Amino acid sequence: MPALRVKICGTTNLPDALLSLDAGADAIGLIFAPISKRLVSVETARQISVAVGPALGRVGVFLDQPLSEVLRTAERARVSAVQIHGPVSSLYLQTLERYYPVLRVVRPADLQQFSQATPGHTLMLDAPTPGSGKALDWQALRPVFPAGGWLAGGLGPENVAEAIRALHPAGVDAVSRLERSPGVKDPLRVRAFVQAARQAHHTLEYPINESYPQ
Ligand SMILES: O=C(O)c1ccccc1NCC(=O)[C@H](O)[C@H](O)COP(=O)(O)O
Repeated sequence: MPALRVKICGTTNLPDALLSLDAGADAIGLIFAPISKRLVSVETARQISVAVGPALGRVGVFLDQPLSEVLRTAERARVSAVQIHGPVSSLYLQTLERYYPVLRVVRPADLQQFSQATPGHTLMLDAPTPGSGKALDWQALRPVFPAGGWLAGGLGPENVAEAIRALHPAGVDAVSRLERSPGVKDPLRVRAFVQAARQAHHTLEYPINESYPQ
């Protein structure tokens, strides 16, 4: 069975990065979108990246930002992948994919434009407003959820198992429901989230449908 990837988004400081690592997460999200309440500076992100080293993936998160800014920030912050929100051109994505693995965020309403993830380009389904803690309708998504896709949107320790059982995502991502306040993690909830996700994944029987990648 393919391993489940667990990403803890909105990390703004080193202790929280180390918490995610210790909790068993695969990756953290470092948000560089200026509108975010979890904005991290490039310098802090770089210090986190260097400190955690290869043990933890660092995903640079961007929203409606020019390609040149994404590439420059990603390089300076030493991220290992990038996550792209908002409408971007194919050329933008193709260029980015030459440098970094890309998590391409899509909203349910836009899903019909994207059939499935491609190598170096993984789809992540999220609520229309990122970081809002709003859950998606997992049952409605069952027939259209992309093979190999990741899931975000209102996930937390209480509901991640149900979401995994409904959609068999390849990865899960969360922020709002794992915080004490924006940008500050709640250690118990981070640990409970990773544990609940891993447990639910272990009890799944694959394949959910014929389209899951082998
Ligand atoms: O979380 C933010 O503040 C944010 C702002 C701008 C762009 C992206 C942002 N978050 C990206 C994430 O990966 C979140 O984890 C994802 O949207 C799920 O958030 P939540 O529903 O709060 O768990």
